Amino acid sequence: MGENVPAIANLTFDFFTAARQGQEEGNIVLNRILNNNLTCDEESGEDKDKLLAALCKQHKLEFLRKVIYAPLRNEENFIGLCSQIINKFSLTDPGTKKEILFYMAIAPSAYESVLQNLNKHCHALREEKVAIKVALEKPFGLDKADAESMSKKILNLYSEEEIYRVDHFLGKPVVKAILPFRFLNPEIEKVLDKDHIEKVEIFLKETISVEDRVHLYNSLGVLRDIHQNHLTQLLALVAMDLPPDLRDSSKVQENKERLLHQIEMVRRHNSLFGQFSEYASLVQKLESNSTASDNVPTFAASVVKINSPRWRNVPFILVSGKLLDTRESFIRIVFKNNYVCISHCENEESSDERKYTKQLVFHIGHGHLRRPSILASKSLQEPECPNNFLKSTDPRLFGRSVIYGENPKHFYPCTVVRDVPAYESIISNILGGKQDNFVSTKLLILSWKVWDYLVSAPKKIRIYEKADPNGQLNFVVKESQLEYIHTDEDAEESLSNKSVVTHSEVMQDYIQTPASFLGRKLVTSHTDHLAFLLARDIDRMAEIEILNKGSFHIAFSGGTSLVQVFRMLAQSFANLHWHSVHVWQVDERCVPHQDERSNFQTLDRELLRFVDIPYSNIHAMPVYIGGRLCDEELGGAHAYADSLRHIVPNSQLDFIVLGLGADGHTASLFPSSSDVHVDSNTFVVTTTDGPSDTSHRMTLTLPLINRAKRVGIFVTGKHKRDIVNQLESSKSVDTYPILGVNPINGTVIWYMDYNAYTGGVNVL
Ligand SMILES: O=C1O[C@H](COP(=O)(O)O)[C@@H](O)[C@H](O)[C@H]1O
Repeated sequence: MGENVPAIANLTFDFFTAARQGQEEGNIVLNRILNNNLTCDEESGEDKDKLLAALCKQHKLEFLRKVIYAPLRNEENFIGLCSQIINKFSLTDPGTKKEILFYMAIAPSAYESVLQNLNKHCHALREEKVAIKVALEKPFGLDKADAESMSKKILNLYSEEEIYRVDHFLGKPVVKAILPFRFLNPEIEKVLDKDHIEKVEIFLKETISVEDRVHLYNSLGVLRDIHQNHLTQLLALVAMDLPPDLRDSSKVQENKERLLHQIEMVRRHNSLFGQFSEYASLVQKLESNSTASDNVPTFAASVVKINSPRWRNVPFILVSGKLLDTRESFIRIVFKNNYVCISHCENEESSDERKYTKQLVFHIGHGHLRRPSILASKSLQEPECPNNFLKSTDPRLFGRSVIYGENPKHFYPCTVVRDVPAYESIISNILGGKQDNFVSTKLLILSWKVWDYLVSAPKKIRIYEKADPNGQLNFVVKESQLEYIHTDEDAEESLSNKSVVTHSEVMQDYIQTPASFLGRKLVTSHTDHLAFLLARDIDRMAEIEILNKGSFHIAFSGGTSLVQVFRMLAQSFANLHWHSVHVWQVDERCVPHQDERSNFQTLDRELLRFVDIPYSNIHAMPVYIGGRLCDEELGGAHAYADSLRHIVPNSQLDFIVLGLGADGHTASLFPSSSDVHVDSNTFVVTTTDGPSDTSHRMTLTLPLINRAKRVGIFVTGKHKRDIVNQLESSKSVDTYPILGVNPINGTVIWYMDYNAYTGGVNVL
């Protein structure tokens, strides 16, 4: 078995297998192992391999002699299984090392109950001083929160050291050789950084479909199936800093963790999605009870950025898909090339290597190469090959071309000597306790952080034909953005003879009643959901604005209703690119920030402190200067207006969130106040008096509010029902300042909960 063969060969194994199936079905599966030649005869053809095949058969027989199958359906079954295991250990010599591996190749939804039962009924193993290991197969959660809660439950039963989360890619020979290769080749390692690297492609292309696992796949899609785990692990291995000693497992994990920390969360504009054209009908055929989710891509490409001095701005392009033209997985590191060829550029025999794309390719499997290999362009230094790899110039080792039609002649190859199957290596590593080849809880959560937003964000999905014959999935990378080369129309036309499934657009419609309010869009829902809808709209608009102009400017009112929206943004939208968000205030009471009436205090307590917003992007109203409150002489309102003019492009806020007072006021513009008619040139921000003498305030005025791109008015509670009614029958801005909200080139959306809109009767 793999690299630990000698150690493991000396161990004595017993195998207890268990599943929900009955005894007979279990025995049938075991017999199939003996009679299935696949794993033994794969390499037949040469005498040496025939010998291996015979050996393999012998191993299978030995395995079958030692294996016991028992159905595992209820607590009694667990008691029975555990007592058999404990008996076996009690019979072993006291001097022998005792170890048990519980290998869970089961649905993750069953982990908790199975592990609980094993922990409870096999507890005597701990008294017998048996070392326990638990191997788990992915998917480890459907999103970050799910992964966290799953891990917490498991860690209540078994310790971090006892858990081995398997990512089988980490068992593939080329993947295992990435760090040793980098370590052995300091001259190449030296140039793996932003100054020398143009881009890194990490690809896992497949030709298979999802027939045999459509049920699971329909809840995953390619992002959860491949990107969050396999591709992110590969990215970590090529981009992490090397520890001084590769044998130091904890240092390896630590450096990997640091790298994952530095990856920026992936968003929709960094990504492209596709779904093969038969996917929906396949789901319908095989899963009569479910329909294909609109949000399940079978192809995805994302550009991932690492925010570190070493890798800043280098695009890491992660791609995977089903039913593509070839099966191939590789990491291709492409070096910058500033060489310009003028003459004899087509001359293949030219010795000038500079004109070829300089690259380092970790060819993990399949494709045209006959064997998994590591290939370095000849224009790089000739590399040292890691253990289990040999330098080879034998052209038979290559297929037609290396990658993208590159000529094999231009590479130094390190070719694998023994292509150890990934699972063989994984099991050896569990038995050898090599923790750094597994996904620790920290690494799991960090890698989820990268993908958490994208997996559940609504996606625009392009339908593609099997093997993508017209290259409709080909794309270009523009900074942090990916764009299909063919337009959506082209892509649809090429599918026009097929039955095309329609897919949701990025901006889905609001969940709303058919009504509008005062001629503006109206969104109604229960209060919690309404807060979610407003927060989601803010998130969506922020993403678009940041994409278009690099920043998003939002102003929030004070008051208690918005607390729910702040909490929603903090809890569910913390992943928004807060670095590019500027937060302004619509109005503020003339009190110090420590005063509990301060709007800023609420905004900070409920939102700002929970998100990654730079201090310089927070624009609190200057109501307290030099110990004086809203002193006109100190010009706080003017200063705020100036900041807005200088910082907000065109003084146009992207989003303003207003409230509505039961008296019809909004911002701090109260009924009958002259402030509703201020001169737009002088008073875009002003100080004003509230309803009682003591409540002096600072507020944005209508000319500024009406420059905004979007205004959302958030109204909740039964006590607002009357004012909502009154607004429908009045046009007077003096009586109801809210009626002065009419953005010149922007939109207004009313967000009203059922209590405010109907007085408590649900609207269907
Ligand atoms: O884990 C998974 O990986 C396989 C691809 O692995 P390979 O070793 O055959 O390259 C993929 O087909 C499957 O969807 C995914 O769950």
